[in-house]
Amino acid sequence: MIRVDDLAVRYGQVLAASDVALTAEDGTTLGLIGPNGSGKSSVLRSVLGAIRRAGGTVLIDGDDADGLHDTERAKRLASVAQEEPSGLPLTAWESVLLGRSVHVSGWSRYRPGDESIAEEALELAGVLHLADRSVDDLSGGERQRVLIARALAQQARHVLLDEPTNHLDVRYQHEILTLVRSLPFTTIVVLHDLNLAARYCDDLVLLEAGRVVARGTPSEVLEPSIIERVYGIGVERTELDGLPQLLFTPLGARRA
Ligand SMILES: Nc1ncnc2c1ncn2[C@@H]1O[C@H](COP(=O)(O)OP(=O)(O)OP(=O)(O)O)[C@@H](O)[C@H]1O
Repeated sequence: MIRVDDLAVRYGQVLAASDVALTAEDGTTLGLIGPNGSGKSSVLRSVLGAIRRAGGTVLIDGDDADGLHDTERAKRLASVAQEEPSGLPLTAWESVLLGRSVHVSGWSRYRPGDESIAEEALELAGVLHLADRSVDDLSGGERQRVLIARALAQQARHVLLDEPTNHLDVRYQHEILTLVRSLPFTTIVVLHDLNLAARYCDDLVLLEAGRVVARGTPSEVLEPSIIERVYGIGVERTELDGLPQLLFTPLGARRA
């Protein structure tokens, strides 16, 4: 379980997040949504420990994240961030094997067990056939899958994803989130697409100007009146497969 209380993030004079509280229960998917600049990435990155918090607490499986050594934190939390081609000459296999490095102590070499775990991870993410390809030569969707395989190889219980569907075509968007949801992770995912959030998240936290303005199930949070106010766009809500789905209209453009 990941629990955040009273989180504050500051960049100089900019207060990017304040009083943020959220809980991601084991095995569930929590979506962070909100307009551009509302603080989603800042919250995610502070849970990951990639940026310093200005205040608040982050508990990972009940333990204060500040008290966890980097290696212990990496054993519990994996990150799938937007990754452009890195320029490093890594194959998908090597990239996924890197996920094992948190389990290798000091100058030790990978063990045979690490290689079989990496292979299983590639298979589970559906990219074993890409093992020998250079990561930089893969498509955005293929690269995302390799990153998810690396998170699997890391054998962390929790995974944090920042806009994993960015740049992906509509089929890959659904494929990636279906894959993530099918894996036994506790997931916190930043999503811009509210309809994907509705379909693939158990719970949502809606941020506005660094503060939580709504939390709950997708049905509770994706209320047209809330979304219209926060995003400044006309919203009509419908349902697909029993889940809320939103249609958007520029304000003032509604037909009578
Ligand atoms: N490194 C930084 N230095 C200064 N200000 C920053 C920095 N990173 C983010 N900010 C500011 O903090 C606020 C929150 O940014 P953040 O990236 O967390 O929002 P976001 O919701 O993830 O945005 P987006 O949807 O556009 O990716 C914004 O006002 C942003 O300009």
